[in-house]
Amino acid sequence: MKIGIIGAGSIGLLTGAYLGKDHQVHMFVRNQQQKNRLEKDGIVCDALQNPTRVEAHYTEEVKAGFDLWIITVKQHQLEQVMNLDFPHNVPLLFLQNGMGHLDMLSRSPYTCWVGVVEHGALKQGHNSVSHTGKGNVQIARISDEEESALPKVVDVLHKENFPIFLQEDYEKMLASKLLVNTVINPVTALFQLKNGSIVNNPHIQTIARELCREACGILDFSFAEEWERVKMIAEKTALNQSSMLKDLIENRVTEIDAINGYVLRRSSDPLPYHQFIVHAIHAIEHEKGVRNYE
Ligand SMILES: NC(=O)C1=CN([C@@H]2O[C@H](COP(=O)(O)OP(=O)(O)OC[C@H]3O[C@@H](n4cnc5c(N)ncnc54)[C@H](OP(=O)(O)O)[C@@H]3O)[C@@H](O)[C@H]2O)C=CC1
Ligand SMILES: CC(C)(CO)C(=O)C(=O)O
Repeated sequence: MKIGIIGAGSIGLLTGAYLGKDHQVHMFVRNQQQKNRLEKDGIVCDALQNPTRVEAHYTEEVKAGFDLWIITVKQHQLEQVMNLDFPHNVPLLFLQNGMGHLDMLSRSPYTCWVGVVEHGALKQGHNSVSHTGKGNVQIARISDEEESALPKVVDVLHKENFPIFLQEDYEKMLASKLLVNTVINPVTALFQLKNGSIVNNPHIQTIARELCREACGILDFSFAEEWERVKMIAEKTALNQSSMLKDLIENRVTEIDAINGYVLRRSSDPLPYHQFIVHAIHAIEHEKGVRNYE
């Protein structure tokens, strides 16, 4: 397949590195140095033996001739990407955490698919990425499509070392990942601690449990089951820095509005733990001077 990837950050580089072994991958970026580096040296991923050859372009050069577009920018960067002139007959696959993008995608004229990424990835340089946690990618369509190409695309893209699965229920798929992110991400970002703090520090655990309880009420999940799942993931990823903590450490705006903010927007009742944590993360972003969305 000929695949265009918009956004060569951690997930864009990881996806490009794996898919580029079997497909023709073109990375679309907004930085000249990154474009040159990708063209010259390909993508270097620490879990793969050789660099993956890719082509690189500026984002504005989006054009016809591709079979699939994969969008790997952060939630708050999506609006700009949606203004690009994608051909209308080619599916766009969105790989973002959170559910804040669903409204925008349902209004768009394109065939949109959404995915959740259960890998850990960390961009190390313009063309290099560390595969910090091996998992999978799950993809679902968000609207009825006559003769959807999705099952075939999943089949063609799936690889043993980069598994890709089809899901039928996009809301459940995204909500299930969102729930974990509403708990682990803001708490670890606020206290500047690794994911294990959710299970190791009883005071942090109390805050995390209440966030989980509030989110389960809104997302219609069983609190007892989901709290066990959140703790299990925190234990499994105990030594990881959550993506929200990484954003703050690297002085970037976080995805708090698309994660906990989304839960708040869906609720007609006050959610005190969510309200507090959203203000707390905004306050840190404000102090860092990064709360000016692109
Ligand atoms: N990293 C991880 O382990 C995981 C991430 N996710 C989710 O995946 C999504 C992407 O995350 P991640 O890869 O970590 O984020 P990054 O910030 O590493 O990457 C986003 C990239 O998008 C680029 N970008 C933004 N706007 C544009 C534009 N208009 N044109 C071209 N490029 C653009 C940025 O470019 P520039 O460098 O120029 O700013 C940046 O390189 C997020 O929703 C995240 O929550 C999900 C699971 C795991
Ligand atoms: C599951 C978790 C919390 C792993 O760090 C994650 O998805 C993230 O950091 O965004």
